[in-house]
Amino acid sequence: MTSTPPPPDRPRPLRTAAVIPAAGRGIRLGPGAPKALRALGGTPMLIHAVRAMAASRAVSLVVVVAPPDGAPEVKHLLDEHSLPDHTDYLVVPGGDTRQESVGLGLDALPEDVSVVLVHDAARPLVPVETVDSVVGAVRNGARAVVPALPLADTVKEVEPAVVPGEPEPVLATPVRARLRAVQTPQGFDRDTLVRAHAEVALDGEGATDDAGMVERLGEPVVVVPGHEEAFKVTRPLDLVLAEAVLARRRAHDGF
Ligand SMILES: Nc1ccn([C@@H]2O[C@H](COP(=O)(O)OP(=O)(O)OP(=O)(O)O)[C@@H](O)[C@H]2O)c(=O)n1
Ligand SMILES: C[C@](O)(CO)[C@H](O)COP(=O)(O)O
Repeated sequence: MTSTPPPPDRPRPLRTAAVIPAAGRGIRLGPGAPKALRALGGTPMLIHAVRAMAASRAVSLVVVVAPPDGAPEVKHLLDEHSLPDHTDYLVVPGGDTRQESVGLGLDALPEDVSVVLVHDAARPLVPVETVDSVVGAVRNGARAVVPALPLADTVKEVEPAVVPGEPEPVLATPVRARLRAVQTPQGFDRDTLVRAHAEVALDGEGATDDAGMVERLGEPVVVVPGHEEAFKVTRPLDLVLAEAVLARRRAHDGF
């Protein structure tokens, strides 16, 4: 018996993958292992971030971008921790900058992926509702989606001091109500993100976020509400806060 061929105009399936850049050193966190491998509640931060992506039913593949010499260790970590089995996992070695690491993760995506999330390993506690709302906005047609929060502080633009610690002249005070602090996962139509990584040249330390690269193409980027618990673990105090948030969750969920 012959099988019926698929209709020729069938739309490309909307398979969603998450790329997790985890190749950074974590210099601002202080001495120790690469930040993504440091423990939060006894479990590596990276494992929390992988679980946060895989918690979304929409995400069927997670690509972890490991420290350049740490891919075997990261593969081992993924094998020894329980992870949802509706999701596939891949590990690739990263680069010298976040931009390079994300680019290496994108290179590893299989052809059938059309929606890509990029999520910092350093944001281990992002709730699944935030992940789902970013995916939903991309699936509804946005090419680039960023979760973000209004700022609590007033922000000044300054002329950076040449000598650290010297007073810095203030140039401007942007209207706070128009500012947002952006988080991850940032979500993209795959072709748009791949084009941004191909066309935006690596300059110095590289772009600090992927949506900024899409903006430089002249493509629209939209913001959806972020979440307080999606904060980035950057400095030692952030780790104290992350431990407290995790402890509160565990007490609430009873595990
Ligand atoms: N070469 C790099 C640099 C950063 N990252 C990742 O990008 C995310 C956001 O970066 P950041 O928080 O700045 O991490 P680090 O670069 O590790 O921090 P630091 O600047 O303090 O060293 C992290 O998950 C980090 O692992 C990466 O994959 N490859
Ligand atoms: C992508 C990001 O998390 C958005 O806030 C942030 O720009 C990463 O910056 P970092 O200095 O490389 O952590």
